[in-house]
Amino acid sequence: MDEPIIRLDGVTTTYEGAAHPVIHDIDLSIGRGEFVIVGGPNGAGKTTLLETIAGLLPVVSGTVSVCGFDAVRQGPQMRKKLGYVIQNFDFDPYTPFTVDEVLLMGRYGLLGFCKRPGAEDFAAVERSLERMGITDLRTSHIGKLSGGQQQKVLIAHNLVKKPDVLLLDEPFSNLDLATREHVCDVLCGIADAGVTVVIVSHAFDALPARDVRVVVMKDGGIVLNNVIPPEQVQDTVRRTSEETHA
Ligand SMILES: Nc1ncnc2c1ncn2[C@@H]1O[C@H](COP(=O)(O)OP(=O)(O)OP(=O)(O)O)[C@@H](O)[C@H]1O
Repeated sequence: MDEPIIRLDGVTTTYEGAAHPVIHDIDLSIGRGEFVIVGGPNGAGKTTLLETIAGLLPVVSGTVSVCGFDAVRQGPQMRKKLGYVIQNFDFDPYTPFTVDEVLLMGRYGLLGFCKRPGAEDFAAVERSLERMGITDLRTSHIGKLSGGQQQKVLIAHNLVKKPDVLLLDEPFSNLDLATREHVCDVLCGIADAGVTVVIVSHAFDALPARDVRVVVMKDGGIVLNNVIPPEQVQDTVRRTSEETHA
């Protein structure tokens, strides 16, 4: 593998006030353009792993580096390279922004100080709306949409940021199978274009059109970390999930 884009060396992290560290002594290297699925039972530490990669948690020991930046010391620089679709996010029904506006906000981090969005930014919004199949929702208020529609808008918001690394926590939870497959295709497409995609998913049932790194967690540690061909992905995630529940 070339220089990993995500690298964790001996990482232990905890939540503020928690009695014990939640993930322990994690070593993980992920390359540019990899498509990674993180599975494992409830409470295994999957969300904690994503939050650690995003530099959101105190690191008790070890080092976390993303795109060459140290997640603890260079968090702001690192987060410019990162998209993060968090789990179960729900907009207040009275949120006063349309879908178009939510997507355009994804461009703000790329604009210079006090710069207004221009043609390139509007074109990026347009492309993301089309990719996610939500062009018809563009003038809808985000808080009035269903959970599945909001989920697609959040993914589109992160696509317009043009991240080098995209983290997604249970992005399929509110979507029907056809939509899960469509979103999986979109994410495979951006991984093919060189973006590293890391998905936490309990029950991954779409068929990715490429090799996948499957990482399975249990009790705060990694118990499986293998790159496998697409036809083995569903079976591996299901089987290891059953085994880790046992
Ligand atoms: N904010 C928090 N403060 C303290 N402990 C937490 C916090 N969030 C999670 N934990 C604990 O950390 C452990 C791992 O949680 P985490 O959410 O990372 O697991 P998960 O594998 O993503 O689970 P799930 O599939 O249920 O989302 C659990 O024991 C959980 O109770």
